[in-house]
Amino acid sequence: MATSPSSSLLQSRSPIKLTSLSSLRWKLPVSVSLRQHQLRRASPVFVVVSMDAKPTVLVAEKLGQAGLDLLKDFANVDCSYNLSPEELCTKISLCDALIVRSGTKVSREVFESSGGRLKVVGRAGVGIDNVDLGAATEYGCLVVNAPTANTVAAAEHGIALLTAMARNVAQADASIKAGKWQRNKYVGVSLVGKTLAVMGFGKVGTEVARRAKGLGMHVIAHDPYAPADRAHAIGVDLVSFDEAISTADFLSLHMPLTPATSKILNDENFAKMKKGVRIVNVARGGVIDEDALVRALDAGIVAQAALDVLTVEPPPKDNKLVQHENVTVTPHLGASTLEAQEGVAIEIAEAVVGALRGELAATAVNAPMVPAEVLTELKPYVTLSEKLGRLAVQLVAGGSGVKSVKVTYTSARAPDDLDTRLLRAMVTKGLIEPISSVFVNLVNADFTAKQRGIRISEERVILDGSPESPLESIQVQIANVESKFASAISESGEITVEGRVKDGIPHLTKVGAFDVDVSLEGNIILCRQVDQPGMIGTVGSILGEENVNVSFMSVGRIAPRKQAVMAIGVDEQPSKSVLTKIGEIPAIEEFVFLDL
Ligand SMILES: NC(=O)C1=CN([C@@H]2O[C@H](COP(=O)(O)OP(=O)(O)OC[C@H]3O[C@@H](n4cnc5c(N)ncnc54)[C@H](O)[C@@H]3O)[C@@H](O)[C@H]2O)C=CC1
Ligand SMILES: O=C(O)C(=O)COP(=O)(O)O
Repeated sequence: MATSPSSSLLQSRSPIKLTSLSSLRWKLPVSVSLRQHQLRRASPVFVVVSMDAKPTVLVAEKLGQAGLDLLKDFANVDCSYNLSPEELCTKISLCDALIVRSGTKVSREVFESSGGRLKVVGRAGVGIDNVDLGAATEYGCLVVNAPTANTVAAAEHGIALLTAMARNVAQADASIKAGKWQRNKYVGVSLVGKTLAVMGFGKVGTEVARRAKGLGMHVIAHDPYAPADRAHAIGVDLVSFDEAISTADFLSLHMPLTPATSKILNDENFAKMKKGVRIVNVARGGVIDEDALVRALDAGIVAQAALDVLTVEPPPKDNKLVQHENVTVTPHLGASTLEAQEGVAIEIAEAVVGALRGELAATAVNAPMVPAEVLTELKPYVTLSEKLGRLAVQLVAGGSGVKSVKVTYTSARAPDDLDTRLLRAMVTKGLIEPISSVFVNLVNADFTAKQRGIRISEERVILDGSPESPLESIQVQIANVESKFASAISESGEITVEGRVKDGIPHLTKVGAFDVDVSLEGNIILCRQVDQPGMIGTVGSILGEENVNVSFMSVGRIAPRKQAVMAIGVDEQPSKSVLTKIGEIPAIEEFVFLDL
C-alpha cells in the first residue's frame, strides 16, 4: 500500500505503513463518491490506520511494569538493559522507538545508526540532557519526556538529603556500623529559621519550597523565567542569582543542565557564598564545577554537600567529591520511588505509543506542542498546506532553485489565536519532499528548510468579522523562479497558488492570477487555453478514453473568450500518451500535470 505525504506528521521510512485519505481512495468501489466518503470519515489524518507489522520499541533501561504492559499492547517490546554504546547503535536500526532513563546516552551516532527508522525517543523522566536534541531534530525523530510523574519523588529526595545532611545521618550511620558511638562528632545544625535558596523554581523546586516552608525555613528562590506571582502564592520571594547565593544558609539546586547552567556553581560563585553554606543537588551534576566544590569544602566555605547527581555517573572510584567526609551521596535516586517509577512508565509509554500512532505528543521536547482541540480544528488546513506546497514546487521550472517562499494566511482570528507552526511545517514538507529524498515532518521541517537554503516567511492578513473557521485561505508563493506553467506566475512575479477549505475538503482556489475551484483530492492537470466552447468536453473525452476518472473541473478566465486556466482533478495518473494528446489540442497553450 502506498504511503501518503499527509498521513502523519511523524512519518518515517519505517516498516509502519501509514494510510491516508488519498491512499484509501484507490480501494473504494467506483460507485462511492469520494467526497461523501471523506466526509464520513471521523479519524484524524495523523493517525496510523494500517500497519503491516507492529512497531518495535527498545526499552534500554528499567521501566515500570504498567508502562511495559501498555507498550506491549501496541508494539513488540525489546527490554535490553546495560547495552554498550556500540550495542545500542547496532540494535537501533531495528527499532521505531527507544525508551531511556538518565543512564543511556542517546548520541548523534545513535540517530545516524538508525537508518531513519527511529521515530521517537522517550525519556522516562524529566532531564533530556542525555539526548542529543540537535541530532534528533535533524533526523526528524521526536523526543518526548515524562515531565510530571517524578516531581514529588525528586522533591522528597531533596528534602531527605537536606535533613539527612543537616543531622549527619549517613555519616553517623556508617560510623555506628563501624562499631563507633560518636555523639559529639555528629552534632548537626537546625533548619528552622534558616534561609533556603531554591535555584530553579520549576516543578521540583516549587515542591521543595513548599515542603521547606513546612519545616519552618525562610525560602527564597532564583529562577530567571519563573513568574513572581507563583512564588508569592506560596510565600517565596524571587531574587537575583547573586542575592540567592550570598544570603542562603542552604542552597537547593533544581534547574536543568543547559549551556547556561553548566558549572554555574564555580570558584567565583562559591567565593560569594556565606561561609558554612550547605548545598543539596538533586538536579544534574554538571551544574556544579565539582573540582571547585572540593576546594570550597576544603576551604570551609561550603560546610556540607548532599548530592544525588554527579557529572559522571557512576563516578570513578577515586572521585574526591564522593570520598569527601562532608559530602553525602546517593546514586541518582531522586526519581526512584515505586510510585514515581510506575507513574513515569505510564506517562512515557502513553507518549511513545501516541507518537508512533502519528499523534502530536503533549510532552514533545523538540516539536511544537499543539493541543488536541487545535489539531482537530486545523486538520483540513494541515492537508491544504502540504498540498499547496506540493503544487507550488511542481510548478517551478527545472534548475530554478527554490530559495524564497512566502506563506500568507488570511484569517479573522487574532494572531495569538492561530498557531501557524504546524501549517508552515506542512507547507515545507510539501515543498521539499517532491524534490528530494528527505522526509520532512513537524520535528525537522524548519531545520530541513534552513539546511536547503529555503527561506520561508509568513504573513497574516487579518479579516474583519467573527472567525467561524480558523482560516479563510492560505497562499503559497515562490519568488525568483521560472515556472513550467507560466500562468502560475502572478502579477507580482511569483509562482502563486492559493487554497481554501470547503466543507472540510481542501480546495485549490487560485493559480497565478486565475481563480479556479478544484478539490485537492487526486492529481491535477492545469491547462491554459483560449476560452471557447467544447474545451471541457474535448479534454474530458481524451481522459475518459483511457479510463482516467475526472473528479472535478473548473475554469478560471480573465474575460469571456480570452485566456482561461482549466483545472482538472483526476483520480488516476494519466499515461504519457494521454498527456501528449491533451497538449496537442490546438487551443491549449500550455499545460502541466501535478501529482498530489
Ligand atoms: N535526581 C533525579 O532523579 C531527578 C532530577 N530531576 C532534575 O531536576 C531538575 C528540575 O526538574 P523539574 O522541576 O521537573 O523541571 P522544570 O522544567 O519544571 O523546572 C526547571 C526550572 O529551572 C529554571 N531555570 C532554567 N534556567 C535556570 C537558571 N539559569 N537559573 C535558575 N533557574 C533556571 C526554569 O525556568 C524552570 O522553572 C531537572 O534538571 C531534572 O532533570 C528531575 C527529576 C528527578
Ligand atoms: O527525571 C529526571 O530528570 C531524572 O533525573 C530521573 O532520572 P532516572 O530516570 O531515575 O534515571
